[in-house]
Amino acid sequence: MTVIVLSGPIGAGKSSLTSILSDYLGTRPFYESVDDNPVLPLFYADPKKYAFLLQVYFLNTRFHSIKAALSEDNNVLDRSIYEDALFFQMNADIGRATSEEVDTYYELLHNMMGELSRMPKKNPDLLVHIDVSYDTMIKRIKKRGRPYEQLSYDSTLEDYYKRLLEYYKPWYEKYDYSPKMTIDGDELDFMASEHDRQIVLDQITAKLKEMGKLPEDWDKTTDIRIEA
Ligand SMILES: Nc1ncnc2c1ncn2[C@@H]1O[C@H](COP(=O)(O)OP(=O)(O)OP(=O)(O)O)[C@@H](O)[C@H]1O
Ligand SMILES: Nc1nc(=O)c2ncn([C@H]3C[C@H](O)[C@@H](CO)O3)c2[nH]1
Repeated sequence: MTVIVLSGPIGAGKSSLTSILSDYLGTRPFYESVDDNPVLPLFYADPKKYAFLLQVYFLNTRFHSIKAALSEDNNVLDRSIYEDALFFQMNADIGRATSEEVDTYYELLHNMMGELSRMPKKNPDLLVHIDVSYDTMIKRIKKRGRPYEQLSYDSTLEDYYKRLLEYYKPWYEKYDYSPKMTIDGDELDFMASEHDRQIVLDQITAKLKEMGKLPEDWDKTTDIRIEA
């Protein structure tokens, strides 16, 4: 039984890989709240006003998801609570939160992490990080087409996305809640290429086997077809 959390910048392919991986392993996916998120469009329209509210919204949904995932112990999560502070800290660093909001946020996060540390299963089993360059990130954001994420929507988005990428390297190096691994999201087109999809799945299952989370002879031969 495994809990896998995915991480990576906007448009890296986390939702897509969550779907592929949960199908492959026969586990339950948890998706980030995007289309049903009432605060996200408000945030992109006025980031300074809504950064704190959006973060509390995401933190709350991520807390629910990780608690359920750790209880069920058979899940894949598309972005998790472990990545939450990366976003908020970055927004705070560019002046989108007051010091009171920052203090309140970290107290809330600390309380929530304390709750998790008292659960029978305290941590995920594996973090799968999808690494992408700025160019790939922008290509995917365009392909997906959410209006408020497009560079043409707001001239400051280019700087926001570049800055976000810079925060991921130290975040990944510091992450120590579970074993971790990186997928090369620039090279491996796991949406369009079946060959690349199998490489990604092989990399993840090899890691799970190495950790003793899958039997050595585990072999899934099901044909997986994912809508791009
Ligand atoms: N490896 C890939 N190769 C080609 N296209 C991809 C790949 N991964 C994702 N895509 C496409 O890029 C877009 C973004 O993917 P997805 O929604 O999975 O990203 P995400 O990491 O979940 O984004 P977000 O952080 O915004 O939630 C989608 O249109 C998807 O089909
Ligand atoms: N400010 C902020 N904090 C978060 O924790 C966070 N998580 C995701 N997002 C934004 C990125 C994509 O546009 C969209 C989908 O990932 O939502 C966030 N924005």
